[in-house]
Amino acid sequence: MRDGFLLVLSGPSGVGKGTVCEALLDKRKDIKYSISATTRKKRPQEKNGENYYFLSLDEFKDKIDDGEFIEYAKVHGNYYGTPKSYVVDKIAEGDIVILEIDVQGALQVKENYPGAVYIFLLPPDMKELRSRIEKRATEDEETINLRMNNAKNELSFIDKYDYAVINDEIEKTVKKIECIIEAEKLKVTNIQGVKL
Ligand SMILES: Nc1nc2c(ncn2[C@@H]2O[C@H](COP(=O)(O)OP(=O)(O)O)[C@@H](O)[C@H]2O)c(=O)[nH]1
Ligand SMILES: Nc1ncnc2c1ncn2[C@@H]1O[C@H](COP(=O)(O)OP(=O)(O)O)[C@@H](O)[C@H]1O
Repeated sequence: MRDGFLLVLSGPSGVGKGTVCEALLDKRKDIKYSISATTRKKRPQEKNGENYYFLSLDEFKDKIDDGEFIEYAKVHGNYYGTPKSYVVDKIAEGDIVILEIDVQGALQVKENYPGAVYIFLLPPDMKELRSRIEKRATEDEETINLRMNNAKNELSFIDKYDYAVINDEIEKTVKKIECIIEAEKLKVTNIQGVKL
């Protein structure tokens, strides 16, 4: 069967990436979440080392120089990056590792990690997207507007992804992503050591 692989999940701010990841992780032991590093300010309910590794700009730049990220990008004015060691270890152990990253990061992964699976999460419509960001109540009006503007640009990269999933109801979304995982495991190009 297929070894571990990377599952890249992107989508505009507020579409539900974090919520979907949490539900997937609760349901399946073979999925691991890659905790990113960021220079963004911690939200009150967030925990360092759980949601993100919150770093200063200098700390982040040192890690770039030391080659510690498999990809990094500036998103909505802050730096975000995926630490390399965790991802490499977990894939070697046969796990599926979710990277919840933006489109710029996804394109970098594509260059260096063939075999990753790319899923773009979509909102039912843009009005619902805004209402989800507002309901989460973690951003001020200016940040929400910046994220809504960036959403349009991010959506224009959808053709770089393998799958597009509309996040209407959370349970349905999780089921669809599990179906994608099962299909990916069965791809002929990924089957190893089949004995008949
Ligand atoms: N390239 C890259 N993007 C990331 C990484 N971690 C998070 N992001 C993206 O950064 C954006 C902002 O994330 P965040 O500040 O948590 O806001 P949210 O999307 O509203 O939850 C989202 O598009 C994330 O997918 C990372 O390690 N690398
Ligand atoms: N399918 C859904 N239907 C309704 N609300 C949702 C759904 N998925 C997520 N949400 C809500 O939308 C808000 C943004 O979700 P979140 O997971 O933080 O998005 P992201 O990580 O993409 O920025 C949260 O308040 C969350 O509870």
